[in-house]
Amino acid sequence: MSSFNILSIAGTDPSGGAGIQADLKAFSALGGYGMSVVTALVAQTTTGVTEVLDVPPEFVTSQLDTLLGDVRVDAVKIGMLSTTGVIEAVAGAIDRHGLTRIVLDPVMVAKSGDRLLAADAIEAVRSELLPRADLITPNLPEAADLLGEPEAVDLDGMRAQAERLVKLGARRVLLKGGHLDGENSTDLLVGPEGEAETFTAARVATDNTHGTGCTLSSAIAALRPQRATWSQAVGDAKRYLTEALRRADELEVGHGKGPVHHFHAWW
Ligand SMILES: Nc1ncnc2c1ncn2[C@@H]1O[C@H](COP(=O)(O)OP(=O)(O)O)[C@@H](O)[C@H]1O
Ligand SMILES: Cc1ncc(COP(=O)(O)OP(=O)(O)O)c(N)n1
Repeated sequence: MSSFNILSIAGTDPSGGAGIQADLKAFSALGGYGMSVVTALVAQTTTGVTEVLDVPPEFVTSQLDTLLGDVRVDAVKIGMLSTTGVIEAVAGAIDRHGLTRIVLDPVMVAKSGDRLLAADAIEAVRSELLPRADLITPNLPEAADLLGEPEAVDLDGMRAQAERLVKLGARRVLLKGGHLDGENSTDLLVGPEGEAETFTAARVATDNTHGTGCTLSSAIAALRPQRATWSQAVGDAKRYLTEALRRADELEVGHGKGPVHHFHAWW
């Protein structure tokens, strides 16, 4: 098979830096054929979110069943889900259609501080989606919220929390360390048997970090069908994201935290 269909289930970002728009750019940049199911319409840009319109769960189901009745999907990235009803709709579709290679970015709060997941929907992420995903990619605050604990402050703390997320039902956890300080930005992958691997890149000095999490999880989904293991897909996705951050200052988008540059990859 030489063509891979990658699906994003997520919310929108009219400024194109995060959400479905960023996901589709990353899929395309990395050789995937991008498709999308919208969960929430978000009025947002580089400076923050002004309003969210949730898509009714029945219509999320309708989009998924219509698409999956026709098209083979080779990998899925799940991002902003907004409500418990939407989470249940997505979990139902995963089971009905036997979706595999699922990357769950458990999006909760944007960098601007605006909520993208209702506080009462965190339990549904834990119970409905953690066990159905092949890989979850929380940042430090998201891992802490899923566990009901304070945020990790170093790599040892990250490892302990990633292991607890596996015990909670996640198959694999990529705990992202972008919110820590230091000259490097290190993410930690913990697998089903507790095996751990770190992915480190030199920290890029830029304010243009809008959409880093969306881009990384989408890059992993796009690359997974093209790589032999999750570890290889994560390593190449991290290299892509780091270069996208390095090139972010080439763009002139908005007055806040600008987007990373979804350049077309060299491989
Ligand atoms: N300034 C930076 N330089 C290099 N990598 C970064 C930088 N900021 C974040 N990252 C990387 O971007 C990805 C997303 O990180 P993080 O900020 O932790 O998550 P989120 O965007 O979901 O809040 C991770 O791979 C992290 O290591
Ligand atoms: C629709 C939508 N989904 C997710 C995010 C969060 O994106 P992320 O990659 O974590 O980047 P920031 O927005 O936090 O910079 C979003 N903003 N919108």
